[in-house]
Amino acid sequence: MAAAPDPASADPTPAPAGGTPSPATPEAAGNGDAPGSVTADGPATADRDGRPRTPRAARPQRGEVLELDVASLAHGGNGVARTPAGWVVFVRGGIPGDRVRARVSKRKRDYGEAVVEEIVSPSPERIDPVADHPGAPWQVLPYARQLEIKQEQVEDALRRLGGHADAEILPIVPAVAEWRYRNKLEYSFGEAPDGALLCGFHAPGSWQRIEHIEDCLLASEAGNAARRAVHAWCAEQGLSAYDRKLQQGFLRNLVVREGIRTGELQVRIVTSVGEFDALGLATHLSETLPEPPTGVLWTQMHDVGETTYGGDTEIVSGQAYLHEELCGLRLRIGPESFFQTNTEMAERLYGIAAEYTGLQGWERLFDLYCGSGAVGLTMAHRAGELIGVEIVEQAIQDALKNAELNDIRNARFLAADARTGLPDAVEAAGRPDVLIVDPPRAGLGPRVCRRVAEASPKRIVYVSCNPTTLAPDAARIVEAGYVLRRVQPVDLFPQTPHVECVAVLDRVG
Ligand SMILES: C[S@@+](CC[C@H](N)C(=O)[O-])C[C@H]1O[C@@H](n2cnc3c(N)ncnc32)[C@H](O)[C@@H]1O
Repeated sequence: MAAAPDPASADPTPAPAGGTPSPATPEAAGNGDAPGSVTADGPATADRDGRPRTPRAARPQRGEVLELDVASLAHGGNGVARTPAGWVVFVRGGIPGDRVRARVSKRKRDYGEAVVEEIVSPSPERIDPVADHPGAPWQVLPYARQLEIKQEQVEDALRRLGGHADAEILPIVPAVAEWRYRNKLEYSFGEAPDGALLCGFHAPGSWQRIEHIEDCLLASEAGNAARRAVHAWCAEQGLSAYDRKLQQGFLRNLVVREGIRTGELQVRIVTSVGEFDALGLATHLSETLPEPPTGVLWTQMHDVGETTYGGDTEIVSGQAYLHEELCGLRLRIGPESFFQTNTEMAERLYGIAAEYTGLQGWERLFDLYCGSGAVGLTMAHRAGELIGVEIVEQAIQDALKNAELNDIRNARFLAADARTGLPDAVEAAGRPDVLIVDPPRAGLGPRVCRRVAEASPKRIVYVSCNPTTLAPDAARIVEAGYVLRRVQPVDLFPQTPHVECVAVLDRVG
């Protein structure tokens, strides 16, 4: 199946965190392959590049319901359809072959977005969903088909968006578990029309409406039990949910995090600033859960934005840290530090990255965007020395502790922005022989690509959670004197459109 006609080059779909998806906004949708120059509504105008543009009158209004045939899937996971006038519509909830009625939620000059309200006739590929779960939008496709589409999208991004005609793209590594694979879930509190307290996820496309969940099939049984116990206690106490429109109310989010291999479980409740019997909650959890949580934390947020980062966090009971085991290491993870949310598949991903480094034991290895050190530390024994760079101070503290916990003595870590920290690290430690990058979804961007090429490592291993930013980043690095050899897609997030890749770039000469 072909990917979208002109999918977003800067795919802004949220990171697969906690199943609170926000709308995909394919900024670069364009009308690149819009059919015909004359539409049903009159002659098409053209943009500056001469591409046909749908006239204003033929662009449906926000709130209008359209009947659409979904033709393909865009990067980021939404269906792609066209109105009779050729206007591209990204359809949330549609898969190729569906005929749907969908309400327009966004109207731009070159494209629109719509949310499915009714499936008029289903795609022959569509299967029944096993869970009512907004964080698992691709569960309506068989898992084998999800893998095929991810493979096609990686190839489309690399070949078409990045122009990497010769790079070897290997078949995707499937996930070990198709459900209950997440070690971290972020839930949101809300209120039902009858005033009942809800704890679940944002309804698709809504920043305001929360859908309650009883069994989150991406979380473990223990994680579900923890969420249910917190919800029951908060409801019993008569605590209010935060109203995102009025910006008032108390309970905002619940973060449940687990060390899948250590059996540790952390509960962090995120609220507005106010009074709360947090110790009462911790006691309730200890008394009712089969295993008491390793830590109960309370974060009070001053800002109005929907985020679980920042604010003032206090330890209500137990410890602030969680431990997980990976690639033979025991790792400490702070409440705000990044850690891959699929432990089993993170081990596979890091194993592939380690193999691709080709380390022989003497090299200076840089780990850029190192988080709490997970990637680099799993390879430190194969390198002469390891230098990690990461912007979150707490993650660097974790990385230092993780080196100590695992008796790794050849590692150093620097808390800095990659853009400025890389030249500083080169000055302090010398040029890297091998450099790993593992940036967020936005990728490296032109400036960091330049810095990476200036550092001139013999080999770059790029761990990416977004092929549409990997592709242009790799093109920039190639332009600076490297060759993109190989890309290995890995599926860490079944039932979702997200795909990880490990890419290898070698310096020419
Ligand atoms: C995808 S995570 C990878 C973390 C780590 N490699 C791991 O696997 O656990 C990306 C990391 O980049 C960090 N980060 C984001 N922007 C950064 C920047 N401008 N400079 C350095 N680090 C940054 C984030 O805090 C996060 O820890």
